[in-house]
Amino acid sequence: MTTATKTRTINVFIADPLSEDGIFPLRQEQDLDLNIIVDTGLAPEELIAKIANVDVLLVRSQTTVTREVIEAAKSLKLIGRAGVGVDNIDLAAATEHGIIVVNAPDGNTNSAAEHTIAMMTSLARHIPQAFNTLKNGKWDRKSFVGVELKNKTLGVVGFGRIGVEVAYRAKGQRMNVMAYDPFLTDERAKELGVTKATVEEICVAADFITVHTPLLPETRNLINKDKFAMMKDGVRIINCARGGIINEDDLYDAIVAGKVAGAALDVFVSEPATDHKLLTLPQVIATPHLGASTIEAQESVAVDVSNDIIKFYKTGTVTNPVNMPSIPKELLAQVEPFFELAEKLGSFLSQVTTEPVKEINLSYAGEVANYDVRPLTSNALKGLLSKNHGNHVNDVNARYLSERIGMKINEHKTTTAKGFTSLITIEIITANETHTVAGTLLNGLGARIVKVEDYVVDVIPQGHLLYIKNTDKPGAIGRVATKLAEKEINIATMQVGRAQVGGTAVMMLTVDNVVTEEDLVFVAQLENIDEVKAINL
Ligand SMILES: NC(=O)c1ccc[n+]([C@@H]2O[C@H](COP(=O)([O-])OP(=O)(O)OC[C@H]3O[C@@H](n4cnc5c(N)ncnc54)[C@H](O)[C@@H]3O)[C@@H](O)[C@H]2O)c1
Ligand SMILES: O=C(O)CC[C@@H](O)C(=O)O
Repeated sequence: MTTATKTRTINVFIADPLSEDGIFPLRQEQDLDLNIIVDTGLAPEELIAKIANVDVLLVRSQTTVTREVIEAAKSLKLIGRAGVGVDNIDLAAATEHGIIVVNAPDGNTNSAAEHTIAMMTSLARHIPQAFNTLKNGKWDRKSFVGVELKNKTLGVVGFGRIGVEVAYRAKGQRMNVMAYDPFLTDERAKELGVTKATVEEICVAADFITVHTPLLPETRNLINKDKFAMMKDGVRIINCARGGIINEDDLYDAIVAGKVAGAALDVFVSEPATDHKLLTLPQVIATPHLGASTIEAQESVAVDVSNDIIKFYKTGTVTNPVNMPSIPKELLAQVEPFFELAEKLGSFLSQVTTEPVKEINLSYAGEVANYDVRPLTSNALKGLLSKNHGNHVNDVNARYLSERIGMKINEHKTTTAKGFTSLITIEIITANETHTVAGTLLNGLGARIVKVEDYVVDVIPQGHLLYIKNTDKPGAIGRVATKLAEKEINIATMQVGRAQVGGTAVMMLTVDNVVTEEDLVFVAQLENIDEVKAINL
């Protein structure tokens, strides 16, 4: 990732209405030169026409960030989603283009949970319908007999941030709560006082069912006609998560058939949904995607994404990444010192082979093995791919690009680091070759390459290196030094290593100048020199 200072203008394009208080961190930022453009309600083609020089795109849920938008955005580095759901962003396209996507996962949890409870209560007591009747001058007390929530069973499908908050509040209404989430453990269910259940068990037992999953291929149509068939007659359905988790046609049929007594919907498959057949049913109450529409939530999500934009440009890291491994700050701090080493080892290997890498084995040994090493692997892959992809490869897309070219990536952890506190060893396998390099961080002394192939070395991974394989015979080192001197290439450091006397040996030289292809040929022609490679780190 990049870090920036005031020397460059960063164009931040706000495409959906955001809380002005929420973007205050951006407005008052002094160290970065932010050019904030607010231009909302654009049609896709209008956004495409304006996005070429945009560095940061900020959206809520109205703007759909399609592949076409991403491809037109030649300078785009970051997409900020002021909210949770990122189903309006083509994540695959963003990742492919190395664009980091961040969201604000916590800022609207309360508001969405409160809205869900408001919708459930309104549904149980027909509040919107009764209000409409009264507004139209009719005092009708017979048509709107409701049901109590107390002692009813609420089924919560998707027990993440909002699902849990809904459960807390429903328990306050003295409801029994059943919950399903693939990550819900028995202990957590017990701790929260809910009954862990499957979706089917919820369908069979619940009086009210509310969904709180993201919209994913696995959750699309999660509640469909088969599930409605299992439900109790008179069940009530709430969706304040995403349109499409509940199949809209099947819900319509289940209401018309009298199976479902009513539905409260904040979200629809296609929004805005002003002309939807579900809205023609008196049993359906709805709001226009208002779950997160509170002053508090809007300020909070906008502050969160604004802070992440600033953090990205100042430190190169973000707090809420969507298309990168999300690692808590404290844990990230443990692996950050190894980032550069991992990248340099990858870069080193990319320069010792000319063949495409089929497989990479990354071994993390010692202390580093206790950490989440995924970002280290990304950095190593970035280093490996940068020879061919230049600065198009970054932490976001390094793994994606590697997998796209069919590279097999294997990570291995072990506690024994052979005398080092931490050791990262990377092996690449091509059609005809295998190469290995290992590196460590020396306390107070920085990064070192400590092993190349089978040879022990001690080299600072920086600058111009010459990696020479020779036959271990007297004179080889002197001849190399003399030839380099002839070419006016100054040797800064030199390391030699060998596996056995008289066998193959290696020389690792750091030199002050770039070594040209022509110079390499001269060195390679020297007696007992088998192979010479210039490596720039
Ligand atoms: N209406 C609104 O304005 C509004 C506001 C905020 C969030 N949302 C939406 O609410 C939903 C929940 O948000 P959140 O912040 O709680 O997200 P979250 O990530 O904290 O929780 C989602 C949960 O769904 C679970 N899940 C994933 N696949 C599942 C499956 N197949 N079956 C059951 N559970 C599954 C996950 O394990 C996770 O625990 C999202 O769709 C989000 O976009 C809507
Ligand atoms: O932007 C909004 O108001 C909706 C946000 C909400 O759907 C979310 O997923 O966070």
